[in-house]
Amino acid sequence: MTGLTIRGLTKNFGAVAALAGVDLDVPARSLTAILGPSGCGKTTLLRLVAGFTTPDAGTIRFGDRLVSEPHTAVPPQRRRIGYVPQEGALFPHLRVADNITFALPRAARRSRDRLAELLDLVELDASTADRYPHELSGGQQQRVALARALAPDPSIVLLDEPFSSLDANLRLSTGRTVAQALHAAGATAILVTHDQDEALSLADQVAVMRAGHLVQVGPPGTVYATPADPAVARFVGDAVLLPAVITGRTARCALGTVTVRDGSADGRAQVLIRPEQIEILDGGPGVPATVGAVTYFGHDATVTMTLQPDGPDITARVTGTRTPHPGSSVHLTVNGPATAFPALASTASS
Ligand SMILES: Nc1ncnc2c1ncn2[C@@H]1O[C@H](COP(=O)(O)OP(=O)(O)OP(=O)(O)O)[C@@H](O)[C@H]1O
Repeated sequence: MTGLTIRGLTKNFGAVAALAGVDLDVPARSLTAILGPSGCGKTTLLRLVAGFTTPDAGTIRFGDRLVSEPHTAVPPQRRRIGYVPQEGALFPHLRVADNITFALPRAARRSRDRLAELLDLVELDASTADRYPHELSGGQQQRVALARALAPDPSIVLLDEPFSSLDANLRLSTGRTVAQALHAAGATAILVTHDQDEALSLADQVAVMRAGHLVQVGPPGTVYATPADPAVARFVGDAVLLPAVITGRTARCALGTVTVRDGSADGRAQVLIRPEQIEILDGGPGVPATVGAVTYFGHDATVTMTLQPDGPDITARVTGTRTPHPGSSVHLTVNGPATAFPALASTASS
């Protein structure tokens, strides 16, 4: 498999700038998630890589091979793309085996070895080969769709919100199986999603898209811990954002004196603290607060508290076995460093 290099990719639909100069490198044999809200340009990017449409400006290379620029475009069928759409991609009148081997040359279609290898790769039992799509669960159907996409050994695999029709549990387990199968096959893949949990848990690299721009590209842990700006911070997870004053490696804010990451500039700022960084203590050091709402999710819980004496409200995340009682008095401390952003205009001048 080859890597993918995108430079200055631009696509307008009338007055709408669907893509406004996108640069992206997808290393060979890795999975990149394009994460962004509805209408930000994710599908347009995928369609350009597939060759279903041509760019107004910019280039797309598969390895060293230029496949797309405004006046030259390799047609989709000659790009060796594997494509996994949202749902309903399987031929309902063909058995699983025939769906998977559909795009293979006739001789290869008869080989049960390749079929067995592909079923094994997507963790489907060999007995599913003779079933029809309607005899499979939604998650199994999506794994068949991936096996079909991988069958001809494509250069790049494109996955367009492939888990969005599955319920939460199935989404997670199918996502994991699909990511493992892509790694095992050594595939270079792009996964389009608006689901941050999916992007963070499955991808090697997350590319956050907003209004036709990629605003941050990096490993999941980096994007979560050090988002490019407050909007990315909120998009990839729950965020506590507080006005602060930074001096050296510490910031003073409503949650007391907290450590900030290296390189944060002195002066007024906004700090990002993730809810799981906030520790709730019965007493002792820390900022006093009164517990308000507790929302229990089983594995964990969120606790909204009002800092004393006069706010603001802060939401922390704790394990489901350690939830405080609403109305109780607690003290809060912050574990690990906060990430600093420039101060909001109103706090900068105050
Ligand atoms: N063929 C088209 N004609 C006109 N406008 C289009 C066309 N395709 C996309 N757009 C517009 O371009 C922008 C980006 O659309 P795109 O489908 O790429 O977004 P998206 O991030 O994939 O959204 P979603 O998650 O809802 O699928 C949107 O404003 C959309 O309305």
